[in-house]
Formats: sequence, structure tokens, C-alpha cells
Amino acid sequence: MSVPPLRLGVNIDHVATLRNARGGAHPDPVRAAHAVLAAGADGITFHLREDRRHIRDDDVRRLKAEIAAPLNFEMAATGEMMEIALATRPHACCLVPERREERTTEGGLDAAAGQAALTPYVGRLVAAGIRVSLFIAPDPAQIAAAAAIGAPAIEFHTGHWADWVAEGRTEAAEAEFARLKAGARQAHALGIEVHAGHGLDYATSETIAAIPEIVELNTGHFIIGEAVFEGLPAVIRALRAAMDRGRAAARAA
Ligand SMILES: CC(=O)[C@@H](O)[C@H](O)COP(=O)(O)O
Ligand SMILES: NCC(=O)COP(=O)(O)O
Repeated sequence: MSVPPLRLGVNIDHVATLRNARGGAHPDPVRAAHAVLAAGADGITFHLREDRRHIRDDDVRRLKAEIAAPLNFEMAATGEMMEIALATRPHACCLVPERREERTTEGGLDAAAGQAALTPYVGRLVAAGIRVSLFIAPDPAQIAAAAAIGAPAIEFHTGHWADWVAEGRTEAAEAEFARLKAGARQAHALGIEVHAGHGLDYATSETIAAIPEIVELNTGHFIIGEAVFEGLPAVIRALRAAMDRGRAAARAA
């Protein structure tokens, strides 16, 4: 297949986490959004959690007012979030699972079990002109459910794979990467746009960029953490270079 460009969406939640730790206005996630876009990111991802632990409603309003680039609004499938998304009208919404007790998003949505509940959310958002993705594991049953629900896009949760790579659990990491590759092929064949994200760093971004069916990465924790040492623009440029190396490998294959 021809290898399309790979977009980078930067998750700015983690700037808001830092801001909220002191209760003031600094550092400002909207300023971070401007900075990463100026450095070459394609879009901004944010997750308005039910407990507002990082991004808050006013951040969403300011992002919509100030950022012209595509906004990817990650949200749980709840009535409250649906109303905010429809009022905000971002470029995209990614439906994610959410548990108040979790430290981070631990896995993908169970789209197979939740098919009946998720279908009206996807339908209303799509009808409003919003590109909807489902944040799922690279599992054949979940991908088939996303197709049955009518989701135009999916995003694979890469957190387990990224952790296993970092921990040197080679066998588990290779098996998960094989699932990501096969899942990307399955979804692409079903006409679903394929994205990936969570916990990616330079090395895992380069590796996953070599999967030609994946057209968008949305990630942030590593970027914001590394920016403490290198600065946001330098990290975005280095991440983009890693993604380009991975894409070049896909084109050469
Ligand atoms: C859906 C997802 O993976 C991200 O939005 C992630 O949840 C952001 O960080 P937190 O897990 O800290 O909310
Ligand atoms: N789309 C998933 C996401 O944005 C989480 O990314 P990360 O902050 O875990 O890298």
C-alpha cells in the first residue's frame, strides 16, 4: 500500500496536571498547545475527565477559542461529556474508558460489550460533523465492534506495549506489536481510520510509525516530561524526526 503521512497530536493534559498541583494559572496548557503547534505538531489532544483532575472546562473553552488546528477531545461516553462536546464542536472526539480511581487510562474501551450503549454517542457526534474514534485495544473483536458501531476511526491504546518495551519484556512487547500490526490491517480493510497513542516515547513512536495503516499518533506524557529537560520545541522536533524515520522504513519495505 502507499504510505500516507503520519499526523502528530500532542496531549497537553500533563501541563494542566502540573498547573493544578499548585492551584494557580501556570503552566498554562493553552500556551503549551501554541508552542507544540509552532514546533510542528498537527493537532492538540486533551482529555476532560469527569473528575477534572487536569483539563478543566475553561481550558476547553480557551482551546476552542484560540487554537485553529484540529482539536481531539477525549471523553467518556456520558451525557455530561456529550453536551460539552456538542457545545464545543471540536474537530474530533475520542471515546475513552474512564475510572475515577485509575492513575491513567489503563486499557481500551470494551466496544464489543458496550456496542448498544456506544452506538448513539457515535451517531450523534458524527451527525454533528465531529470525527469520532474509539480508544480500543488491538483486539479483533473490538475492531469488529467499532465497525458495527459505525466509528469512522479507532485509536489503539499503546500503553501496555510501550511499558513492555521500556521494561525490556521483549516477548510480550513483540506479541503486542504483532497485534497492533494485524489490528491496523484489519481496521484499514474495514474502512476505519487507524490512530494510536498512550505512553509513546521517541523509540516507540519510530517503531509504530512503520505501520503504514496508522495515520495519527496522539500522545503526551513523555513529551511533557522530556520538555522539562529539553524544552517543548526541541522535543516535538525530535519526535517528528523519529516518526519520519519510522515512516521512511515503511516506505522502503
Ligand atoms: C485517553 C488517554 O490515554 C489519555 O487522555 C490519558 O488518559 C491522559 O492522561 P491521564 O491518564 O493522566 O488522564
Ligand atoms: N491518546 C492517548 C493519549 O493522549 C495519552 O497519551 P500519553 O499522555 O499517555 O502519552
